[in-house]
Amino acid sequence: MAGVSALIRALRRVKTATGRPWKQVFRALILLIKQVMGNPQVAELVRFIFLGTIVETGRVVGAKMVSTVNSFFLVKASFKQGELSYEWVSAYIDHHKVWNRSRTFRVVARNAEKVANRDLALNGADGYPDIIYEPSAHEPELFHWRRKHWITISKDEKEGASTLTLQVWSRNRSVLDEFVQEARTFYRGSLQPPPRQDYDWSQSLIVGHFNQADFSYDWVLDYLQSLNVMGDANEFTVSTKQNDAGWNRDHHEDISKKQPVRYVPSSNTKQRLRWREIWMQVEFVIGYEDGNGRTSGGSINILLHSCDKSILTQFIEAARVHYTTASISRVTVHLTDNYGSWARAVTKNRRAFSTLILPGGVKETILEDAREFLSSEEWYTFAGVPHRRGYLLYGEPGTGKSSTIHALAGELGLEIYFISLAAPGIDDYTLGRLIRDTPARCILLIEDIDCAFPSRDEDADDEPLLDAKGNVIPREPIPPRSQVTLAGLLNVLDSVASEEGRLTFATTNHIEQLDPALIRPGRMDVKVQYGLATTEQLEQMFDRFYPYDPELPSSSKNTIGCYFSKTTGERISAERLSALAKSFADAIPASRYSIAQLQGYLLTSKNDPEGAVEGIGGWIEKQEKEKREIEELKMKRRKEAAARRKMEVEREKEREDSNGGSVEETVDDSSS
Ligand SMILES: Nc1ncnc2c1ncn2[C@@H]1O[C@H](COP(=O)(O)OP(=O)(O)OP(=O)(O)O)[C@@H](O)[C@H]1O
Repeated sequence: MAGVSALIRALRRVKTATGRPWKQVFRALILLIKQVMGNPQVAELVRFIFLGTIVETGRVVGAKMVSTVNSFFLVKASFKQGELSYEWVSAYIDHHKVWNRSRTFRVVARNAEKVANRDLALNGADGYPDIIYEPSAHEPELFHWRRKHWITISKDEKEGASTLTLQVWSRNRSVLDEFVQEARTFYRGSLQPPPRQDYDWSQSLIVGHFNQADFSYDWVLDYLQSLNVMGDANEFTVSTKQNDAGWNRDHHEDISKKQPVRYVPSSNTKQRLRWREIWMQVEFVIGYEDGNGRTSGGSINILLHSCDKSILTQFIEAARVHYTTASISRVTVHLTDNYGSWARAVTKNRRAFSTLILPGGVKETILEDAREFLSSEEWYTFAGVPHRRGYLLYGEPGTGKSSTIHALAGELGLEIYFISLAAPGIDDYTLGRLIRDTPARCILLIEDIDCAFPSRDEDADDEPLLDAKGNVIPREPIPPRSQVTLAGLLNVLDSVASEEGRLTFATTNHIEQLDPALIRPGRMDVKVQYGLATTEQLEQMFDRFYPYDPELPSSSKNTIGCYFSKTTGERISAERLSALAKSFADAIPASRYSIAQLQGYLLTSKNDPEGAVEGIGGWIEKQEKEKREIEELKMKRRKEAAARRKMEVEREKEREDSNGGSVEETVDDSSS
């Protein structure tokens, strides 16, 4: 109202200014408008603006009505890529071929076998990547779900991530609930692998990390190998090192005839496999290689498409059981790396205890003792005695010390944890850590234990060396080859970690160099001497190399158990083989050669027992000649060393003689 009265006041002022009443001005204005509207072009323009206004208003009102109807009759949901729910719906609508009627595609090259919606693939079947039509952002598709509900599905792509939008034509949200529920169930039961993912996007799946330094890594690796997890892989590092953490791809291949090749999964390779109805993603992280060609620091990461923690427990248990069962025919040896940690384990075929050739009753005694020890934990606890047992196997090289421990491990079903005291990186600290990291009930094998102690120069002259005054000059001992000290070693053997049913085996070729504290009972309870082959052992060895198999037909040539005489061409009988064994043993001087040496000789006549006996004389001669030559060489070195020392002593004497006066002077000075 204030505005109208202001306008009247303004027109009155106009009247005053023009000298005419304001009504006349108004009439003049209408006249002017009529004249303008009389122009046809102007009239057309006004009509156009009027119509446009009506149409626009109609459109806005219509859109408003549609949106009102939409919100009234439609239920809308969106699914963002990166969410598990997106994968459910995406896999479900792919399965229902919703996009097949689409007109907008992105064409890519992929392996058709790995594509979810295979109808969108043009498979060349020639081993080359196939042509794949990938649905891209496009017009909404109408999906007649269960032939009952209409759902409009559209896909939008922004910054590389897609969003699926579903509009369910229903007043009720329950249709959407059912749809998503069904998509989830479909995805869960689908045999199509879920996409690889870098992390658990939902923060609710179960993830397990297995580090190479832990024993569970070996269980899991072994189990995954049996599940053929690499079946889906297409990225490998190929290795001919058989102890690498991969596997021979073709298990049926006769690898004995070829150089076997191992397929090691490339670092960060992610594989999917279905385990007990659950999809899991396996990621291999390859460690770094140390100076000895062993890898460490690797891991296996497993992401289970489940929120149930017990699935991970079940998986680990299945892996452990598989590993233990498979180990029955194998012996696992754990080795250390250069940093004093347990690196990867190697497995060897089990060595039958019967193949050990030792003087009567020795191996049986060791086995019996170890079995008794393992089964009497309660007694040890009751008596308050630490449950540990130490064995020292000592003697000449190649006499079967290591072989005994390997055969025993197989027989008792224990794993070997091998430590060489001379290995780089092994000192008191790392030794202690290694022992702490070994499981209960295992064999701890410390090889060449003598290298932790000073030794004497074997080439040195045996004659005592005298100084200028005729006193014996004590020989400088050679410093130990190991960084481990006696105190460190004793600590480890006495440690609490060694009281968990552990069998400690130590081997040495030089028992005389060991400190008595180390080999006293309680640390080394059983000491077994390994000597050079006796006549009894030689005969046993021959029998083991040339067994007689009465079951074999005489036609089977060059087979274990059936041999032919090179002179008569006849099959060699069991009696003749026994006689040959006796001749073989008699021909060799007792306690002169190691089993390893004779094994080397017998390997040269594998299927020829007569040849082995015939050739043994020549072999012994050769060995003796070599021994003599080595002895002569040693003698020569000793003499040279002795001459050098003599010269040094004489020079010293001369120096002292020439300085004689001044020495006395110095002595006098000091006394005054
Ligand atoms: N008593 C034995 N019984 C069966 N095989 C043996 C025996 N002694 C040696 N051998 C054979 O000789 C080879 C070397 O044996 P092994 O390594 O056990 O000897 P070692 O005493 O541990 O030697 P070193 O002291 O040098 O370590 C192996 O191939 C093994 O089969």
